[in-house]
Amino acid sequence: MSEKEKSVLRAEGIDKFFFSPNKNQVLKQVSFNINRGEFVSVVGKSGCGKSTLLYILSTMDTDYQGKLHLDDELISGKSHDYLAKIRNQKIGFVFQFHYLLNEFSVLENIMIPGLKLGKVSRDELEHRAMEKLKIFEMEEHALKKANQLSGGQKQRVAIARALINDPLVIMGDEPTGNLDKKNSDIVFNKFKELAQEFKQTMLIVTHDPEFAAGTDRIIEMEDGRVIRH
Ligand SMILES: Nc1ncnc2c1ncn2[C@@H]1O[C@H](COP(=O)(O)OP(=O)(O)OP(=O)(O)O)[C@@H](O)[C@H]1O
Repeated sequence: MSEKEKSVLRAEGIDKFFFSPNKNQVLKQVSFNINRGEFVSVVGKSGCGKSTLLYILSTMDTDYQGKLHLDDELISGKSHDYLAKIRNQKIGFVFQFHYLLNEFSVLENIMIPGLKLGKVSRDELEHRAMEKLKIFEMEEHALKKANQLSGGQKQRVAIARALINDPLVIMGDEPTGNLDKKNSDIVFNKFKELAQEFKQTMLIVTHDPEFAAGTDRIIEMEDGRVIRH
């Protein structure tokens, strides 16, 4: 099997129920596979289960039925501590809201997930954080506080932060959802560059049809089911 065909994320028959206010099955036999280097979007109407699915795929929600493999390892049923470790090592997150810490500099914000993982020295992390900032043409802003940036700049920093531990996969929940068209295009182009130049595997939930059309593959959901992948 070539590197490119290696599975990064594989879902097999995922079912998810909520029990409050009523019993409600929000994911129904969700199955798909994502290989190394693929840039995949997840689309579907509001309420079809996209965020619920992402929460499961990112190992944060463990209350589901079915099997989940990350990097060809079966991770369903593993302990919360083990999953937290795997998550820090292998998954980078980008959300609709950037969640940068305003009291820290841009550079420090990017370093935080690396400090948490504790695998490399602070100097090395700082060097890496600068490298990531360069990808996003943000190096001149390194020492600014996060609240001194525009919305689009903050989101670029949030993606740089997601890259600090060289994750196997980046998962995003509406990363352009809070941006105007111009900034949304800039952020999309950066995702595209990560896919093309760095072969970064990415799974991004989006409402934006233009964003989805620019990805390698679309997973479409309807009422808790995958109807295209
Ligand atoms: N904590 C919860 N308890 C009960 N029901 C929930 C909970 N979270 C989500 N749901 C329900 O699960 C279904 C799927 O929600 P989810 O947020 O995954 O949809 P979505 O496709 O991400 O929607 P959107 O595009 O609006 O973000 C919805 O019917 C929602 O009301």
